[in-house]
Amino acid sequence: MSTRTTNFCPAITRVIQKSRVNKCGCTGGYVQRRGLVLSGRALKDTGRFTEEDEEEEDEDEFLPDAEVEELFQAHGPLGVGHSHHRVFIVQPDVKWGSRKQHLTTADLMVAEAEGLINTLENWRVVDKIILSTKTPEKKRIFGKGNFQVLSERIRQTSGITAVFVNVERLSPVSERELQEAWGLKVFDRYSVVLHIFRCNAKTKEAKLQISLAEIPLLKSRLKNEMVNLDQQGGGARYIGGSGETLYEVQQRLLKERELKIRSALDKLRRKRHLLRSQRKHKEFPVVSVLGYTNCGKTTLIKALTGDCGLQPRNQLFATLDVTVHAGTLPSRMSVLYVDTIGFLSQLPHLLIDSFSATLEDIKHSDLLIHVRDISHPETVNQKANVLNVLKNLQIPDALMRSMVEVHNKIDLIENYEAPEPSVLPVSALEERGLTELKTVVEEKILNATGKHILSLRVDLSTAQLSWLYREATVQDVEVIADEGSALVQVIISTAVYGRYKKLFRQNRE
Ligand SMILES: Nc1nc2c(ncn2[C@@H]2O[C@H](COP(=O)(O)OP(=O)(O)OP(=O)(O)O)[C@@H](O)[C@H]2O)c(=O)[nH]1
Ligand SMILES: [Mg+2]
Repeated sequence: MSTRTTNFCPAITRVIQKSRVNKCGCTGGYVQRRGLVLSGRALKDTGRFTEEDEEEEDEDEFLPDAEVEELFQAHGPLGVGHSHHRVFIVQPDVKWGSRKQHLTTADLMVAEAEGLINTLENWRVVDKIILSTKTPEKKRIFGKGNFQVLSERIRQTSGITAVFVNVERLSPVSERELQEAWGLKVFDRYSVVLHIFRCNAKTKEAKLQISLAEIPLLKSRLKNEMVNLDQQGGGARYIGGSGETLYEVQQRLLKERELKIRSALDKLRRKRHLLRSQRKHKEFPVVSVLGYTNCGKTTLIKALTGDCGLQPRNQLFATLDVTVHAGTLPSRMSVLYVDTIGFLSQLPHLLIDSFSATLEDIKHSDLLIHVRDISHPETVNQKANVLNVLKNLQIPDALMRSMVEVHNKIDLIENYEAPEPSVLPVSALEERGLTELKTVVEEKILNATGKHILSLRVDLSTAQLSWLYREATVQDVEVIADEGSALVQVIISTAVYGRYKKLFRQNRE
């Protein structure tokens, strides 16, 4: 029996080819089973401390790079040949009904769509159009008249290679119909954002999360291609005595691939969990810095920590990997800032789901900093979006209540004044407002962790000082020469201080 060659999208073709080479290859032992051994690496003197750094230490225990690379490279949803595009943007404008966007306008959405396209190297926007529709859920999105107007405009614009329809997700049928109607590649928000993620992913976890987010896209595209093939009279053939049709083989392989990625991600998450408890054990308070994409999170962390390794970029989704950076607060307390992936309105749910582990870390922080680009025309909408995502993440109430709101990029607004005292105006780029921010962060951290900064007079002839070094965080020791004592500044929890008083029966602050 023949296995006929059909024009599947390249990613799916590679799945099929792989099945022919090694039908059972997907359950192979790429995950080593020696368990996780984490070294007790202390906070580095350089102040830099990233999870990727730690990964290097137990590389072999874990996932070989080549395996992750293979999972990542093989199945891009856009297939090959997307290194350059000249894009026409189509913005459906729903003026009423439940699908109307209340917090934004079509103009602002087009601006964001342009931002997304311009983020991609060698992709350029050629032209754009806003067209009203009452039926965005229809296959062709627009009514007959507007669809004709649109098709005509696309036909007359020279040099277009792709059309970006700025909706969350096009159904595979819509995508195919539009492609056929215009003779051009058609993208939706899901595929463009995924492509940006692909280009920016660096760590294993980000790559695996992206590969996972691509699976539903591959599945539905495959289904659509099969329906198409059936209509031509050939989809349900069995492959060489296997008892499986081509479609079943492909679905099985995708399922196996999904399991393989999930299992790899589980391993990485277990490791993340261990890192988290390690950090807690070392008593470094954790501050997660979050906000809409491009609001300046990385720049702010760089300014707060002086970490030269950080590279802010004027690009959407520049940061896809969680990195942790050490900084110091006014009382010299060490703190870890977590740089997170940026938020985007209407980010497809599947994409959020696959990145949820990255955002999971937020829940376990001692403090959240919400950075806003206050110069952005959509800043109010962006805030609403971030708060909405946080709500879905079920962040503990106390953590939400203590969240610090930072208004960044004030250098772009003349004489900016914060609307309320709780808001901190800063310019991460010009390093303005950082001292005030650090002071607030310290206050809130002490509050959240139930710790106090105390100045204790200790008798140097006893074990007091070494006890404090062991049980609390000693920040400063000033020896009083003639008295055989010292003034010691410590960060100490109420419970530990209680034990200290009981042990040494002294309480001179
Ligand atoms: N004028 C001005 N530009 C800033 C400021 N802070 C950040 N930027 C610029 O904003 C752009 C984005 O900065 P990033 O720090 O990469 O933003 P991010 O929030 O980490 O972005 P993603 O990781 O992509 O979500 C860069 O071009 C920065 O130079 C600021 O205070 N003032
Ligand atoms: Mg960033």
